[in-house]
Amino acid sequence: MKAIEMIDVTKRFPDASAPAVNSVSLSIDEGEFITILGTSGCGKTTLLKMVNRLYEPTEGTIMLFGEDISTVDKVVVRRRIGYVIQQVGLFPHMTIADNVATVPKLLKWEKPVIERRVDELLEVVGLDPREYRGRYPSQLSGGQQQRVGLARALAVDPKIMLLDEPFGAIDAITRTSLQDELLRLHKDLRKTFLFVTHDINEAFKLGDRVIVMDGGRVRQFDTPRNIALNPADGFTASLIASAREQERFWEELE
Ligand SMILES: Nc1ncnc2c1ncn2[C@@H]1O[C@H](COP(=O)(O)OP(=O)(O)OP(=O)(O)O)[C@@H](O)[C@H]1O
Repeated sequence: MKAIEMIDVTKRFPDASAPAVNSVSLSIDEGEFITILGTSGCGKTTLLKMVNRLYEPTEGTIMLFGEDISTVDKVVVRRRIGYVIQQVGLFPHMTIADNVATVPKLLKWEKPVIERRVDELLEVVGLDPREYRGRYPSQLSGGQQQRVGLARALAVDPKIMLLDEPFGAIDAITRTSLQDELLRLHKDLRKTFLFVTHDINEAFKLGDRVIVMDGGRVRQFDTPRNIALNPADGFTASLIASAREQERFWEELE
């Protein structure tokens, strides 16, 4: 089953000289972990935001599980999709439990069901519910807040998760452990993940397949191995070369 299909999708913002996303066609199978890699301004976030209808394509069609999303109510589309962003966006005056329960409450789930779900989700993201339920976001580290953001996005068990640079503002060590946990989570939950990053190491570590974007276009969409062995063009080759450059830097220090 195709989880996500894009057919000739273009997004033009008013007054912009070039489209932010330019004639993108791609298809993603259910359960894949897809990363979107590219430099600043290449259209990664715009592409992601069209999947949950935060932005509307200027041209083209997006299908989720075979359904054209332009025919589905925006709120319904959004509730079916988990969304995690770098700024987390937790409500500061609400406890962690209430933050995680935001959508289940909107959907008027029974209170005991919500309580159980909150505990289960906090466990899933590695936070002890007894310790963290009653805290406020300001009493958590950045990495812990990001875990809560993840738990909140998972609350109604969405089939698709969109993650926009979720670990962008997190230190290297915490980031590595969050990446490992996200891989474990993906393996356990078998949801379709679409994860935006500008970090090639992160993109290649996490992605079953990687979408390489430049100037609003998809330059290559393949497994990390195939991209590394056969970069499709000069841009992709230069991304790999820059990562290799880092490698050499470390080798020289040893
Ligand atoms: N709401 C908007 N109105 C007008 N132009 C926009 C808007 N959002 C994005 N753009 C433009 O579209 C292009 C793509 O932006 P986008 O945010 O998708 O890039 P990105 O690859 O996610 O970049 P970054 O990694 O820096 O977040 C940029 O040139 C940006 O200036």
